[in-house]
Amino acid sequence: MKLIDIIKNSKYEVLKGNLGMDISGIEHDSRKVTKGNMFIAINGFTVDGHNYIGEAIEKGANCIVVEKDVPIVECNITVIKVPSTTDALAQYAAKYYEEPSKKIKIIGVTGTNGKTTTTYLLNSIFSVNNNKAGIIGTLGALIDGKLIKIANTTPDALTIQEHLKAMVDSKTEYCMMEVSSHSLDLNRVECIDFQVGIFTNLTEDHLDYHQNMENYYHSKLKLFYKTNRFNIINGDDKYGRRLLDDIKNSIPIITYGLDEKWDIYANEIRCHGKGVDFILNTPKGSIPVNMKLLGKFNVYNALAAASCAFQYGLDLSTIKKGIEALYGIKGRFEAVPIDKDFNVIIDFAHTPDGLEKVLTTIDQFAEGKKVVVFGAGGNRDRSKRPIMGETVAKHADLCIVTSDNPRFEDPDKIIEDILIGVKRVNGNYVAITDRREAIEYALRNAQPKDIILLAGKGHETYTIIKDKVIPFDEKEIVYDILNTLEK
Ligand SMILES: CC(=O)N[C@H]1[C@@H](OP(=O)(O)OP(=O)(O)OC[C@H]2O[C@@H](n3ccc(=O)[nH]c3=O)[C@H](O)[C@@H]2O)O[C@H](CO)[C@@H](O)[C@@H]1O[C@H](C)C(=O)N[C@@H](C)C(=O)N[C@H](CCC(=O)O)C(=O)O
Ligand SMILES: Nc1ncnc2c1ncn2[C@@H]1O[C@H](COP(=O)(O)OP(=O)(O)OP(=O)(O)O)[C@@H](O)[C@H]1O
Ligand SMILES: N[C@H](CCC[C@H](N)C(=O)O)C(=O)O
Ligand SMILES: [Mg+2]
Repeated sequence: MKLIDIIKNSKYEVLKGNLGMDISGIEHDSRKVTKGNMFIAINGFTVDGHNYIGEAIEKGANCIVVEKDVPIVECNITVIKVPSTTDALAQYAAKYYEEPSKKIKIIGVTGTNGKTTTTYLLNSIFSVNNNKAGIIGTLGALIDGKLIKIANTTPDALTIQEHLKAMVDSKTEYCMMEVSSHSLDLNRVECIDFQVGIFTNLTEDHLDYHQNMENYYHSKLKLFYKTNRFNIINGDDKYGRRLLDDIKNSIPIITYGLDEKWDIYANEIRCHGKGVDFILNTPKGSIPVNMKLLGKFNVYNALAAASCAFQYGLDLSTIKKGIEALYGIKGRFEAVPIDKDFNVIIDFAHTPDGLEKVLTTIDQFAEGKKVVVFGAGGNRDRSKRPIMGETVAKHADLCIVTSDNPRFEDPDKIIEDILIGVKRVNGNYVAITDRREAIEYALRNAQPKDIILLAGKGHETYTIIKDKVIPFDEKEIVYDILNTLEK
């Protein structure tokens, strides 16, 4: 594509070179630059991309986009200065990939918990309706049925546009995108035409980044001004109700919850060991649903997905079939198949509310002891740690407090933070820093009918220690330990 076609209609100043050249691709990471690329220098949290311009040029970049004055002497290089390279990345990527978000129905899902689950429920509903759908989120980018790894729940603007383009090329009709508060705050989702915004809930998390719930809430609010068709809000959530007051635009808002005052609601809820039965009520009638996902909290996720599908005009029986067709999501309340008289469940709960919801669900059918192996991520919200400890200690017979992606923090210090909460309610605990040893302790001491919950890592098959990503597949580890114990 011609450089001028990428940058026209944006604010820029040409510091050097001409605009007639062809651009073979856009990059913000010098390590990935290839011949003829435009390199956009981003000043990040760790390093400044402006320091990697030399490397980008060596690798063949012919156009450099900056927001600072950086001397560039090399010949045949065009240098463009813009007010914000982060914004330019979003704008130029959208242009380069031919504005894919205008050619696909994009549904943004935001909230502290339930985003991934809601996107997969919607995927199942669209699939029953024979609509091709894709996903961008925590589990990766699901494009044309293939799951591609991505670094973040909501990746950088360039990656999003690239994936949207691939979805358009594969004739995908809908894209469900998890929209994290970080992405809204860091302008990763600029230049994307969202048709729909879904709000699941807002509870304590990410306060390392946002500092307080107010800032966190205001980041989430931004999504509902980016949408052009309708917004869907959980009316039972305190912050959801606040959104109902705060969102001031002309598109319809559909509310959902467990109260009949909401547009879409569930009642006659019956939770059991194989799922949840409920009646789905809409302005166009009601239908019984036998959901296979466990826990009352998943009724909320189902309602979020159902509200969206309903507003798109899908009929109730399709919505019902779609919800019922989803048997599980990797690392979300996933029972590990083992031939034992106790149960092991892997779940991604890594917030106080997520833990509360999962443990309340376990309380409903647990016959033996509840043992929870959990930690908290390093270089992440510290204030949630004692609350997580207290929440688990209130439900569990034994808390096995351990590590969960310590990153650059001392894992024992993180454990101490969690134990403040555990001790506050006189919880029964052991602290075992090494997560594999912690799991082994749980398995070795398991009694008939016990439920062992491995919380926090869910689908993750790695552990992050400093900047190293080390293989750590909890399911494999469970099998491995059980094999060793049997010998
Ligand atoms: C705090 C944060 O969000 N950081 C994100 C940010 O990293 P950063 O600012 O540190 O980037 P940097 O390393 O300083 O690099 C700056 C620039 O120099 C470039 N560079 C860097 C090195 C080099 O050799 N050459 C080069 O050109 C980089 O490509 C980049 O453009 O930009 C990176 C690239 O886009 C992201 O991967 C990274 O996410 C990190 C991994 C992260 O952990 N983010 C978390 C906090 C996050 O975003 N989480 C949310 C919420 C999750 C949820 O609750 O679901 C998410 O959406 O994932
Ligand atoms: N509606 C909900 N309310 C509270 N907790 C939930 C809800 N849905 C799921 N959870 C809990 O949160 C965990 C993560 O669920 P899910 O992956 O759907 O959320 P997410 O919002 O995508 O999380 P992340 O921010 O990490 O991407 C689940 O494993 C479960 O423990
Ligand atoms: N997307 C979340 C996942 C956290 C999962 C947990 N395993 C951790 O590392 O804290 C985050 O980046 O905060
Ligand atoms: Mg997610």
